[in-house]
Amino acid sequence: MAGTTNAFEMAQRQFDHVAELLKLDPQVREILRWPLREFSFRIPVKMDDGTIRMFQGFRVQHNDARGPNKGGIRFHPAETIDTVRALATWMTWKCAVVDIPLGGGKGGVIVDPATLSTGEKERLVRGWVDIMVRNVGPRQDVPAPDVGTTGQMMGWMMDEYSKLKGEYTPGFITGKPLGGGGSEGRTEATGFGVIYTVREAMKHLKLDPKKCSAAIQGFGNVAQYAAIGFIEILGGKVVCVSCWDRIDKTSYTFYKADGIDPRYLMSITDQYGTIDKEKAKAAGYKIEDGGEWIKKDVDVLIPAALEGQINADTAPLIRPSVKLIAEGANGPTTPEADTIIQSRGIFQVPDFLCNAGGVTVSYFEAVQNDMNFYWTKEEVHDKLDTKMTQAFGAVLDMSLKEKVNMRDAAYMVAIARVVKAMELRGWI
Ligand SMILES: NC(=O)C1=CN([C@@H]2O[C@H](COP(=O)(O)OP(=O)(O)OC[C@H]3O[C@@H](n4cnc5c(N)ncnc54)[C@H](O)[C@@H]3O)[C@@H](O)[C@H]2O)C=CC1
Ligand SMILES: O=C(O)CCC(=O)C(=O)O
Repeated sequence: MAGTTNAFEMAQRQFDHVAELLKLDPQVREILRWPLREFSFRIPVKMDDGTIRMFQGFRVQHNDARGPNKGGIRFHPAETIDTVRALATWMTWKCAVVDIPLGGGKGGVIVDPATLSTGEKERLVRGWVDIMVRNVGPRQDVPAPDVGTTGQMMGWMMDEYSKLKGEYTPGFITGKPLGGGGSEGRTEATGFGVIYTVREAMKHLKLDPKKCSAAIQGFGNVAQYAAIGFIEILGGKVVCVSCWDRIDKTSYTFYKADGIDPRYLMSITDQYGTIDKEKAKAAGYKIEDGGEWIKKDVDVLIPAALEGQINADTAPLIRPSVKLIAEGANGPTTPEADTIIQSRGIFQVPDFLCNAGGVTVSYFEAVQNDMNFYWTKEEVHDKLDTKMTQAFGAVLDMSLKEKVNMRDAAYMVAIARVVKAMELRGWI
């Protein structure tokens, strides 16, 4: 968690605020403020040098009233139970806002994956499954990738689960590689989903995407495809992306006034998301401090790295040119920054709506696994666009009807759906 903000306190504050607006029953609030189940465990891994190292792992299942818990597994050295709790809670709202029949879960391991060999990574993720096997599965809880985890890791985890169960079970996990039970379109799903919501927001704001520019924080899975989509789907210009440099242990912004080329930058990015500065410089990029992305004279900001990046210190740096913030990351904006942004009339597409494309295609992946019949990339993109556009429309309608901002409106849509499922199941 970046800065001093606690992500779970932030998730609870956001929820409490909307629960108050909705005059939600205090007992229902108490159910939804906390995860229903939490797992904290230690995973022994035999390292390449023969020693055994213990890794701290987590899985949090926030609410499964609408269906099996769903959500990624994050590998990060600063992972905490509270970050995982927050991310699991946001997954409940995310699945509800795009109206897919799933609940909210999230997992994590305290580790910097860049410090592990391929074999160590494989043994670590298999160990995670060995410990969690009784409490995950296609009808209980379906993991997926998040920061620091990859499609290949999902493939190993699916294999471990299938071996333990004695039957091929691809629907245990999503984000698997193509040819190994994965779905076409999952890799670009979150970034493209961000762009579909940006397109809808621009229609609402009467902005011409071809005349718009964007600054993006991050250059991992979400940021890369958000950058590609902003340029190739919308016809706009992206002036910068940023990344964490694992060698220098600091972040940098890669800026080009006439527009970056994300496909070129991807070709000079290593598997951990660090962009080669020398090659970028030679290709005309200005290498700036990691905090510079937010100070650009652009129309759109897309935070797509970690939580708490737009906070009381950084929100005042946002330029007057910015009309739209599309939250690719989970929890990138603190409540203090929300107040600043809203007082300036900047339109926000809130995280659990904006970045719901990933879990939506994960759901499509699980559906295809169940059918054992696979869709084309075009079919997946079309279905994703439909889902994201419908979800954006439902949240915008709520925002206009209730005269609330888009974050509160997204919570209102999502909470109503989860509460209804709890009522129908007789929980409340
Ligand atoms: N991958 C997915 O399908 C989804 C991811 N998300 C969220 O999107 C965000 C990004 O996730 P991914 O792209 O999957 O992760 P990733 O691991 O592929 O990329 C993370 C990126 O953030 C950069 N980064 C880390 N710290 C930074 C800093 N201080 N300044 C600038 N850049 C920094 C890294 O260099 C890397 O480029 C996270 O909040 C994640 O939870 C949300 C929905 C789905
Ligand atoms: O694809 C998924 O199931 C979950 C992705 C995820 O972890 C997220 O949306 O934050």
